[in-house]
Amino acid sequence: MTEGCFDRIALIGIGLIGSSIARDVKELGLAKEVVISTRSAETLRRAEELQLGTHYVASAAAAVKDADLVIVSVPVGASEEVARQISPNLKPGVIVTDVGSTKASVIAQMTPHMPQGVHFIPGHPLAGTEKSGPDAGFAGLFRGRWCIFTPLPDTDPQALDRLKAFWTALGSRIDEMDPQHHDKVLAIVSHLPHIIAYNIVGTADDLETVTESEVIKYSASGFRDFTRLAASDPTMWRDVCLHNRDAILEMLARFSEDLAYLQRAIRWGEGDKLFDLFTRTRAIRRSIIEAGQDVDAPDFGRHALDPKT
Ligand SMILES: NC(=O)C1=CN([C@@H]2O[C@H](COP(=O)(O)OP(=O)(O)OC[C@H]3O[C@@H](n4cnc5c(N)ncnc54)[C@H](O)[C@@H]3O)[C@@H](O)[C@H]2O)C=CC1
Ligand SMILES: O=C(O)C(=O)Cc1ccc(O)cc1
Repeated sequence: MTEGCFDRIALIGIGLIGSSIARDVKELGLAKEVVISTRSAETLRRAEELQLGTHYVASAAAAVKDADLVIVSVPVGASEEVARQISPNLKPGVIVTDVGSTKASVIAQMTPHMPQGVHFIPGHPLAGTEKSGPDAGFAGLFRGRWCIFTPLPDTDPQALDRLKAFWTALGSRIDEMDPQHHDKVLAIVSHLPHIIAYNIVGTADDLETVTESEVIKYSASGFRDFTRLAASDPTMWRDVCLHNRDAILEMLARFSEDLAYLQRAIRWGEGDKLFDLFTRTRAIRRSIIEAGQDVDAPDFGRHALDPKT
């Protein structure tokens, strides 16, 4: 079989991430059959209207029958429920993976339900938007973006290679990490920025002296960037906060300390402290751009599917 291809892929959850995977699989011809299941009948109907798969099934348990790759793309808090549902129908040798934004909790929720002979390999594509649902997905979302795997100690290397080949076919760059380390890294680079965005937009919304219409009318681009993140799916982000609690609280504590330092420097007119920090952070932005990690750059991901690069 061609690298990255499977006979039958089951997609459990068909929102932004699940439907983007479905679109890529269809466009790249990575599976003969794509069976889709999701919790709500309305979303399943929409997936069928959009022709995202080849089969549409109400129950997750029925969807995974005979599948050789199962991708769970649901809010992380629903991982155990899905694992429990699909467990009896997983065929020996099947690869089960997920796309959840937190890893230790998903592993704790799903591993106990994985029968012997099933290869459960947790994963996380670092690609997305503030939108949700099957209409929000698009082909090429994962191109040039990292996909991090957090394999378990007994993960079969061949199954891991097959899954890596699948994500490579989608254009992703592959990395591996310990789940706890993943959760710490993501707490600072993804979870905290979202929490800060929810908070600053909430603060603006609560102000008595500045009206909501003024916030909307005069919002500078910095504030607008926060509103994009703060428009992200409430269920997904509630679950991320509850399921990466310790790492997020650790990073929030550090953040609050550093904010207090900044607050003090502003109060006491310590311009040199402000200038030094702002100079240091400017260098981080430059490093991101130099490392080719600027996802807003017009040519970002251009080389991902080019075999010559
Ligand atoms: N949105 C983003 O930018 C990214 C999200 N992720 C992760 O991907 C996962 C899915 O996120 P999105 O696709 O953005 O969410 P979404 O809200 O667009 O889609 C979620 C899907 O899961 C289904 N679902 C919810 N509960 C379910 C259950 N108990 N059983 C079966 N289906 C259920 C919904 O019907 C929907 O089809 C989450 O774990 C999230 O942390 C990962 C990378 C980026
Ligand atoms: O929309 C954005 O800027 C994101 O950061 C998307 C995103 C959200 C959650 C993830 O686990 C990975 C990527």
